[in-house]
Amino acid sequence: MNGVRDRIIRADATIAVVGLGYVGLPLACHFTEAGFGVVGFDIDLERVEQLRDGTSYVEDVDDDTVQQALDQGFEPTTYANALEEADAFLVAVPTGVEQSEPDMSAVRKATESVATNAPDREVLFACCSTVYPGATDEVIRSTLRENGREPGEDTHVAFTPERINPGGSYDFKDIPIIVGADTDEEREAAKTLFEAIVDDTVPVESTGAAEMAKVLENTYRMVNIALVNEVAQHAEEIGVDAWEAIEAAGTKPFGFQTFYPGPGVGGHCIPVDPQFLSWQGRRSGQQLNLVEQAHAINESMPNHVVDRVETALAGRGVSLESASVSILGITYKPNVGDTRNSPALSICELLDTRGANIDVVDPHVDEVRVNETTYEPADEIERDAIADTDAVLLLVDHDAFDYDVLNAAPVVFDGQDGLPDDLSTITVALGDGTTVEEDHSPRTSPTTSSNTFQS
Ligand SMILES: NC(=O)c1ccc[n+]([C@@H]2O[C@H](COP(=O)([O-])OP(=O)(O)OC[C@H]3O[C@@H](n4cnc5c(N)ncnc54)[C@H](O)[C@@H]3O)[C@@H](O)[C@H]2O)c1
Ligand SMILES: CC(=O)N[C@@H]1[C@@H](OP(=O)(O)OP(=O)(O)OC[C@H]2O[C@@H](n3ccc(=O)[nH]c3=O)[C@H](O)[C@@H]2O)O[C@H](CO)[C@@H](O)[C@@H]1O
Repeated sequence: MNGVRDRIIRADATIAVVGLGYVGLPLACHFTEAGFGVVGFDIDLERVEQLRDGTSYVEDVDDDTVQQALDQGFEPTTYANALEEADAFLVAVPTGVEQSEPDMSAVRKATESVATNAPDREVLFACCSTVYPGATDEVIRSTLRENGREPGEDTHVAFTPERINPGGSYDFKDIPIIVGADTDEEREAAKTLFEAIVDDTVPVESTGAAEMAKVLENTYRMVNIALVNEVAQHAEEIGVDAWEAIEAAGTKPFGFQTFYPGPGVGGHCIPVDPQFLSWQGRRSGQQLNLVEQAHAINESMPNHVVDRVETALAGRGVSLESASVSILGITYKPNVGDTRNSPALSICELLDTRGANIDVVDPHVDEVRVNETTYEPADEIERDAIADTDAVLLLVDHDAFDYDVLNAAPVVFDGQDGLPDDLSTITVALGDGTTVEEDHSPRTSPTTSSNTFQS
């Protein structure tokens, strides 16, 4: 009865979470709360020190939760030899794409840390990071073997992709966790572990099936966002309001899920994970055209927005090169502070490169770099600053924004269908064929932005 699953059942298993970010930190706190001993291993000393001080750097985890976990024995560390005590290892390190190729380097390094420090007994290794289909075999199992572990023998291997949704409304325990493993014994061990923190697990017959399920979930989302982005661009051409059409289509009680156009697709998942799939397709000689085309459509949205703004400014006799533009929202989606792969940031970079003078408003971001300039975004939309611009771009519809002051703006570009209908100023909207009336009353020359400093 010394198998890892028995130790988990008796709740005297120690769990090591490798990678304490948006995914790993909540996992560590939930398993601590469930009564397990938890070691958190991260290579970022600053993050570990913050955690040891009871401070969270993850928006969805507050300081009290971290402190409570510490009080219950959670042990954040940068010392890999702390892994020697663990029975189950959960890897939640970054994965991404470099030049259209999956970057699994962190997963490989984390697996090496586990393999070279795990105790000489049966353990469980569960990967929670999102990887390309086949990576558990090609990266994880191979690295375990290279470092003296035997997958399926002394090391049970499972793929248990995280579905946490930052800023979302679902409780952690209500989101089922897929549990993929190649043998019943491995699958049961992983199932037993995760059923300590979520209400439902979804066992599948292989790690490959779980990898594909995870990538499919996010590819489905990316492709459907691309569909409405393409429809939005066409709606502009034919003078139809795409938002109205989408809302109307959304009344169909079956067979349609509502997605919305936007300035592009950002974050660490949706623009990234589908590229794992298209890379895998190209590698196996079967190009996934739909996935690749959809990604290209989403990637084209920042340029499309800049083109629309340039046309709107030209309608008022202002060139983009000399324009003063205020950006509302710089994160990748509303009500989060994350700017990873943010389309709004791409739009700022394009405007800056074209010579426009930009300033940024975002209550969720303290500092952001646009090309060579670092900005400290204003927390709220200021009337005087708005009145002094040639155009205002709503790119991220944060709940905290108060749009009433936008009546002072000469032109507002609405990239999120977030503006009130009674706004008295000229509004140009993504997905709506409206154009700016010819109006050559040129604006006064823009002043220097109030919230920037040279790097
Ligand atoms: N953030 C989300 O909402 C989310 C949701 C689902 C899945 N995922 C996936 O989960 C994985 C982790 O994402 P995240 O958002 O938590 O990343 P993150 O960047 O927030 O955190 C990753 C942490 O891992 C640490 N790290 C990197 N290499 C390491 C190593 N070799 N050993 C130990 N620690 C290491 C980093 O210092 C960092 O603290 C990614 O594959 C991501 O695609 C993320
Ligand atoms: C566990 C996990 O992997 N979770 C993911 C996470 O994904 P995420 O945090 O990256 O957030 P998303 O909401 O997908 O946004 C991504 C980008 O797409 C833009 N967008 C979105 C919807 C739309 O209709 N039109 C758009 O243009 C948006 O602005 C942003 O830039 O949560 C989603 C549930 O929220 C999950 O489904 C998804 O699996």
